[in-house]
Amino acid sequence: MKKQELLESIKGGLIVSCQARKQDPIYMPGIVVKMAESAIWGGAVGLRINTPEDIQAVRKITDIPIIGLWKIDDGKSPVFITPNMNAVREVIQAGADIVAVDATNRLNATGEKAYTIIELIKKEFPDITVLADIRNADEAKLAWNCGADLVAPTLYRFNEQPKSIDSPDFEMLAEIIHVSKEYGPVLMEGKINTPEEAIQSLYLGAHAVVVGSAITRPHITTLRFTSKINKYEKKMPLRY
Ligand SMILES: CC(=O)N[C@H](C=O)[C@@H](O)[C@H](O)[C@H](O)COP(=O)(O)O
Repeated sequence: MKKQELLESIKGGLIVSCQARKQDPIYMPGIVVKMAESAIWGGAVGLRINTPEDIQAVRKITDIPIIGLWKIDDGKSPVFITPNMNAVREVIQAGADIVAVDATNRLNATGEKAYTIIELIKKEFPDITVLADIRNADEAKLAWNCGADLVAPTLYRFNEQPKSIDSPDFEMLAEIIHVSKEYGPVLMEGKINTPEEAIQSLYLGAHAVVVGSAITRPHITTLRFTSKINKYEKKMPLRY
């Protein structure tokens, strides 16, 4: 799909992030494909999938746009979403339409600013659509200047003082949309927990909304309830 057509096809819609780690209570082989089928059944316009293996499996069952990424924790750097070109190549090879990368201004494992990967991707894959996962409006500007096609505040809770780590920050979304006006579309992503919050994001000018945990991580959704109603001692994890 051409970039413009791709962006048009997700406009105003819901993208569901379907991810499961082996240590998650919901994990079983094939679960991510089932999550993707459920999302498509429910009307999602796109999917966000982690790991080349799962991207390949989901690609087999659908043509709707896949945002692909590969979370790699090397223990050396906080940059973990598709942090190097090898990971980018694998994600594209597996069939992703959009590649999501950490485009924060944090240092990656080789000591470069994470956002510099956007230029490397554009050089090697000029036609691939790049989604910059960022934390704030300053990082959105850096990502646009490197050639990003889309930005999303996916990593906002990794800011030094996030407003909350389990609910969305609409003020920040508005700021990001403001600085992005002359550049390109902004996806809302990160702790959108209700349909009303998704609608609010679109009213503020988000191009589309990505929802993960509220739909595909029942243990996290349970925790969101129990942490409010009976002060269950398990803490909301920052990293997921
Ligand atoms: C920070 C990070 O690693 N985010 C990940 C990115 O792929 C996913 O674990 C999230 O589920 C996704 O961003 C959607 O967000 P939420 O699950 O809050 O709706």
